[in-house]
Amino acid sequence: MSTAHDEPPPGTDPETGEQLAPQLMGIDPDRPILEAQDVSMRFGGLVAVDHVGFQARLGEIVGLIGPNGAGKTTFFNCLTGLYQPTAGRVTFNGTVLPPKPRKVVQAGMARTFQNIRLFANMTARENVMVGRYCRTSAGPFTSIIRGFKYRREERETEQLADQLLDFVGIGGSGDHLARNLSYGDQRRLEIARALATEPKVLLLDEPTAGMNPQETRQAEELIRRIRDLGLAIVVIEHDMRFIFNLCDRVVCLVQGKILVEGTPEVVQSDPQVIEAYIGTGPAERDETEPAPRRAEPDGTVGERGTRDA
Ligand SMILES: Nc1ncnc2c1ncn2[C@@H]1O[C@H](COP(=O)(O)OP(=O)(O)OP(=O)(O)O)[C@@H](O)[C@H]1O
Repeated sequence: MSTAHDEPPPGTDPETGEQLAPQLMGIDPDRPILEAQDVSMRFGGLVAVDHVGFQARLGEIVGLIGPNGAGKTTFFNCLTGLYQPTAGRVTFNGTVLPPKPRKVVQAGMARTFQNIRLFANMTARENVMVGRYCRTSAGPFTSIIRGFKYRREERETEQLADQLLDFVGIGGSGDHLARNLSYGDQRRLEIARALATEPKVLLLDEPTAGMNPQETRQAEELIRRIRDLGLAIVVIEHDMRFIFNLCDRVVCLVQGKILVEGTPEVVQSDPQVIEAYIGTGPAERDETEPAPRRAEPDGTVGERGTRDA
């Protein structure tokens, strides 16, 4: 008979007794951390996402591919609560989250966007610190009077920001304005800011768009290191070589529906996938050329605020 004495202390693995990584505490390892059940999204008469089921588990990288207009970004927006699906439901650790970006981030989901959304006139360190504020607790009054708690949290936030900049490989750029960083480094900075929110799931929308082949390989290596921390990663990308090298599982969407899903080997050799891409370009892109850069409508790298912080 088990007694209270036999119970493993909270935060430890019941099998081994080892301390669990913080991001795994409170997570049921037997269920997908992120799940979409029969999700559809309509814009008037257009069905952008059509009865899609999807799962992501901690410690795996799932790729989402499909030709232009397949519904990838719309589906991403449904997963992250930016859109409320017109049918079906999305659960995070078994719970439907409220459609409020801050609540979604606090629950443990962070994302980056197709078009880089940094605070261009803030330093790299400050951009990461902004991401962290959803986890700090000093209230408005403490912040105004800059009390002890505020100053201590601010110091810790700064230290964490520097560690994250190191982790993503731009440790020497903390004092540089975001707009002065190279395009590849801005993408790394976006990832550092997303990590500052302590996510369990990280969603990356075209993380290598605009990168040269060397930057793309570095991004691949960085995403693997993040997966190895125990996070679930969902990534949209047009660069097929990148996706098939990186992902544990790949889901191919066409016209809002799942065409094929499986291991990279299964998906890349599927005749339907090959056909879906014929003539659309991305699968045939010259790897020696950087992918086309997407700009903000105003032509900048984004003065706008972030929805993931
Ligand atoms: N806010 C919106 N209002 C109306 N239609 C939309 C909206 N957002 C997307 N769509 C339409 O939904 C379909 C899917 O678009 P979506 O951007 O999700 O595709 P995608 O696979 O991400 O494409 P890309 O690879 O080009 O980014 C397209 O036909 C698009 O025009």
